[in-house]
Parts: sequence; structure tokens; C-alpha cells
Amino acid sequence: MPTDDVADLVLRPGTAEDIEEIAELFLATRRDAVPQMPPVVSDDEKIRTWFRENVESQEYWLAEDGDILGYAMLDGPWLNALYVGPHRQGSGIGAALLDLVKAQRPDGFGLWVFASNDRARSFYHRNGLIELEHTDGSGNSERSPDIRMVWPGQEPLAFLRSQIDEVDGELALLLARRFALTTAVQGFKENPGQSGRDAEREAEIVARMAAHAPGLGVAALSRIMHTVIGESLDAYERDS
Ligand SMILES: O=C(O)C(=O)C[C@]1(C(=O)O)C=C[C@@H](O)C=C1
Repeated sequence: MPTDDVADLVLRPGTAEDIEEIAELFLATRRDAVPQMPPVVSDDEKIRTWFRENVESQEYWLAEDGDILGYAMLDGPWLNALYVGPHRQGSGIGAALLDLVKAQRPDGFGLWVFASNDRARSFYHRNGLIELEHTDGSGNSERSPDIRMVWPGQEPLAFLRSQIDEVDGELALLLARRFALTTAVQGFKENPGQSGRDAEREAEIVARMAAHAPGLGVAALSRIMHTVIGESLDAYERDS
């Protein structure tokens, strides 16, 4: 299927026969992207092996004009990779691949992008993706801060509300765990319940949380935790 935007560009599904070339394109692109992106932590041979061994579990789409110029790799609701070779960036190939991914995932998809990769972030912003979560990088192998972005699909309100529902489900379980811990602690305090509230300890809790999620800010976290702790202690007093 030739695209309108980029003459002679063909987009097609990738096959096992393409995997060696895709692996080389990945390695060359990542080498060229330093320092916008951190260097890959595994050596080249390990990366080639990863591509060979995981070809079946990923869905690949290629952009080519005879040579492979770029690729997108999808896994369920995740766009795991979108790379365009170093010499063809800025010529509409990435946008063509992203349009194809949107057509494949009309209900929306997510991806991770390194915070340092300004070029990719602005590309995704221009193409309708939203930044949803900033991390300190402890969850990726490069240990480099990254950002979860989503394309909210053709029904953005429904997509984002379903993400809120998912988070609220986790939040409810965490709150229940926290309430139970607050109750348990009271059994070991000389002065339990509301009258034993410890402002210093609560300030420490807020500071630690703010370090985990700087975007929330100390003031908002302090109000939230004041309410959470107050409600936990009320529940303890009601039940004891
Ligand atoms: O650490 C305590 O002393 C508690 O009672 C627990 C807890 C909390 O829920 O984290 C509750 C009340 C205090 O003001 C401080 C902290």
C-alpha cells in the first residue's frame, strides 16, 4: 500500500525474513540517537538474538522503498517501538507509520518515550498523543526517566475514562491496605487515634511521596494525605 505523503514509500506487515534487517536498523538508529536517547544497555549480539527469538510475539509494520526505512512494533495495546533509520528521519516516514498504527489500533494505544528524547516527544504531541505518566527510569533497563504517552483513539473520552477506572481500582485497593496499616499501628501507640496525630511523621510521609511524584507538589499531597489519614483514624475510632 503506497502512501500519499511520501513518494515510493510502501507500508507492509513485517515477516520473519525481515527480522535481521529490522534488528540492524534498530541498532543503527539507537547509536545515532545518543544522547537524545540513552545508549542501549545490551551488546549488539544480544539485541539481534532478542529480535530473532521474539519475532513471533510481536506485530511488525515496515516502511520501505526497496530497503527497510523504518518500522513499528506493536504488542497488544502497546506501540513498543517506532524507528526510522538515521538518514531518512524528518521525511514523513514516522508519521506514515504512526497513521498506520492508529488505523490498526482505533481504540487507542500507549507507548514509552525517554524524557530526554525531545524530538520524539514533540513528534508524538503533534500527532495527537498525550503524556500521562513521568517516571524516574527505575523501571526500564537504561535507568533513564521516561514518559508514558497514549493516543486516546477515536473515542478519547471513553478511552481516558477507562484508564481512570483502572487507576481507581488500584487506588481503592491501596487505600484499603493503607487504612488497615494505620489501624494496626494504633495498637502500638501510647496515644492512639485522632488525639495521637503526629504532624512530624505526616510531613515526612508527604515529603517522601513528593520525591516519588514531583509533579503532584507538596501542598496538594499534604491536603490529600491529611484527608486520607484523617479518614483512616476516623474508621479506626468507629471500629474500636
Ligand atoms: O505513624 C503513626 O504514628 C500513625 O499513627 C500512622 C499515621 C499514618 O496513617 O501514616 C497516622 C497518624 C499519624 O498522624 C501519623 C501517621
